[in-house]
Amino acid sequence: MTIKADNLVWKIGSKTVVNGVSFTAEPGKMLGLLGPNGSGKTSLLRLIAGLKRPNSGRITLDQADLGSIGRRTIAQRVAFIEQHATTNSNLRVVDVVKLGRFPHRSMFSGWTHEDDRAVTEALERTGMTAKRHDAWQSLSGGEKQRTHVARALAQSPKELILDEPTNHLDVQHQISLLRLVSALPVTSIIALHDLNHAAMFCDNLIVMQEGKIVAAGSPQEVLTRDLLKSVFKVEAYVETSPHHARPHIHFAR
Ligand SMILES: Nc1ncnc2c1ncn2[C@@H]1O[C@H](COP(=O)(O)OP(=O)(O)OP(=O)(O)O)[C@@H](O)[C@H]1O
Repeated sequence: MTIKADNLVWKIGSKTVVNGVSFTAEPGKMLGLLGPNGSGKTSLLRLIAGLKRPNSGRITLDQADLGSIGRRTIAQRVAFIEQHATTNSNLRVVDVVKLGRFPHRSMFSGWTHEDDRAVTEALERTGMTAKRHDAWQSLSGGEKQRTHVARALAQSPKELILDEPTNHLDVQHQISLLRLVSALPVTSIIALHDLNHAAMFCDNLIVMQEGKIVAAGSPQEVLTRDLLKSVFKVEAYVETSPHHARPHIHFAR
């Protein structure tokens, strides 16, 4: 079951930012969250990660109400990579990644082999091993982003929530990140702007517009010419790619 949202509403002042959102993120699958700027994607992800409380509605993790689960338990299983994540600038890359182990450690336990293994593997999977001793402030935007992903992987989460994680990444690293996340045995929810990348890598998609979910289903079901016009305001042609058999969008010039 993992993550389920039921009729979520979140308001700021008189503005309803998330308006009656329901969905289920299937275990082990990658759920893409699409929508134009300002449609409520980040706000929804922050609710799911437990950083904000909804005004009404319910989020459940394996059928337990998120509001009733302790913060430490949430931190042990849900990793969130925020859009504009910042980190204390005095740290080295490996120290940032080690922070991912924090929720798993108690006051009395020292650093374990398991912690070491998780950090080493996370650095390896994100291609950051060679830079593990570099200072955080010496990294490029894309390397910082990959370090944040490594920190989230080191956390060994059951659920991974990512807000536009391919921002700042060159095309090689965009593809390798999406390939990595789609192959992980975790439930992931990922906000993306690149619709072709979403079509290629996500198992299911939900599309938001003005705080509401306006489409949900497989990439084939969701990414139609009509939806691209009505929600994203673009003229486009959708074909099934002969290379990966997923939808491929050609935007009209
Ligand atoms: N803390 C806040 N105070 C005021 N308005 C907010 C706040 N957070 C979100 N909003 C408003 O809620 C709406 C949705 O914002 P949100 O960041 O969730 O959209 P988004 O779909 O993630 O956008 P983008 O694609 O540009 O990242 C926007 O109109 C935004 O201005």
